[in-house]
Amino acid sequence: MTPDSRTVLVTGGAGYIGAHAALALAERGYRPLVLDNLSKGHREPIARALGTPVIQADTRDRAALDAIFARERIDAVMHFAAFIEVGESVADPLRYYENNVHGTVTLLQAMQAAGVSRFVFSSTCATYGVPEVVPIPEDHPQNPLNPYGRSKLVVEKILAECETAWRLRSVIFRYFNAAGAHPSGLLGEDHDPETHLIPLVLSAALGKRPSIRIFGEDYDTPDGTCIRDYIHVSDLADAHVLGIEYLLGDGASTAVNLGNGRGFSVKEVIAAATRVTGRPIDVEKAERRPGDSPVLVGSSARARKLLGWAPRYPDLETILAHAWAWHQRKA
Ligand SMILES: NC(=O)c1ccc[n+]([C@@H]2O[C@H](COP(=O)([O-])OP(=O)(O)OC[C@H]3O[C@@H](n4cnc5c(N)ncnc54)[C@H](O)[C@@H]3O)[C@@H](O)[C@H]2O)c1
Ligand SMILES: O=c1ccn([C@@H]2O[C@H](COP(=O)(O)OP(=O)(O)O[C@H]3O[C@H](CO)[C@H](O)[C@H](O)[C@H]3O)[C@@H](O)[C@H]2O)c(=O)[nH]1
Repeated sequence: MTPDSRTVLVTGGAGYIGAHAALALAERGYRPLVLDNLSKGHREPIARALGTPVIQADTRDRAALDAIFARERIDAVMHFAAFIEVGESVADPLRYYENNVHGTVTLLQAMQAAGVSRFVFSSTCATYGVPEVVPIPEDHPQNPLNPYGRSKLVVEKILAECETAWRLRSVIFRYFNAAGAHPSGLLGEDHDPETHLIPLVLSAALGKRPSIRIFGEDYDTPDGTCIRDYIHVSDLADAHVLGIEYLLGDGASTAVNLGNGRGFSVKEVIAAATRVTGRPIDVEKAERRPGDSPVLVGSSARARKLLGWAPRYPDLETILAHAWAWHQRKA
């Protein structure tokens, strides 16, 4: 079968990563159906990029999901819809379990009823907690430090149980830190409130906020600030298309890290952003943020070997430059 006869339901497709994945699917000849409750996402950019409307629905609404599965012949589901803020999850854990776990369970129930059995899931490096080895391989123990990470780990376990029970097949992607923007400038990171480091640093460079706060300078890292593995959002999108192809080709369920295998500290990111933007960026010392791991850097050997994935934009300055172009355009 050719990809253009394949329909993929993309939950959370009006959000940052989901929109990039939906566009990548369309570019490879698939038919993405974007579902989003628009609690956080943006209808316009992805509807314009795809030339098709966003289906406004909630993953916790079983009746709405049943109607979609009855109406469309869906071959696979990519599930991005979730709440994503670590700090908020510490303050309000039940909100995270309610959306991220209950929403996924309802979606899986609708899939099971409709006989749809291919599932690509957005998990996170936050499921690993404090790493025992770096770069982190997929078989590393998973001990999340916060309810957000735990909500994703619970879903990972549920997927394995569904495989045993009704042969669900899944690719679990554990992303490291998504960053950057579509090189065309069509899509970018537009969270409200924004909590992620790179967009906040760039908005400080644009003068939209006075400074960037550094959450903790006393970690056991070379410069005392947290280290993360930043991965271009278009590289994540490419991996998702490969994940769908893998499942359509009867690949076995798996969990796959997506990162560049290289870590940058908060201070290094700010320094690189200063070079890329050519603007001064003021910094402010702040307390550690609850739930943060000191270092999260992943090994993506499995993604390369199993899916043939290779990041197109591994360089931090390229990631920042694409994000900067999008932020300037939006400003
Ligand atoms: N951004 C990152 O660095 C990162 C890293 C690892 C994993 N992830 C995961 O990737 C996924 C996408 O993240 P993102 O950065 O694009 O977030 P995002 O907030 O931009 O996108 C999530 C989208 O899901 C929608 N949504 C939320 N709950 C919903 C529900 N119940 N029903 C329907 N739609 C709903 C929101 O409106 C939003 O458009 C999430 O599952 C997140 O946990 C993100
Ligand atoms: O204003 C800020 C914002 C962030 N940081 C620091 O910058 C680093 C990166 O923080 P982000 O908020 O950008 O991203 P996280 O590392 O918290 O990402 C976590 O949340 C993401 C979803 O929001 C993903 O799930 C990801 O896998 C998970 O580790 C952290 O050390 C954080 O403390 C600051 O110092 N100042």
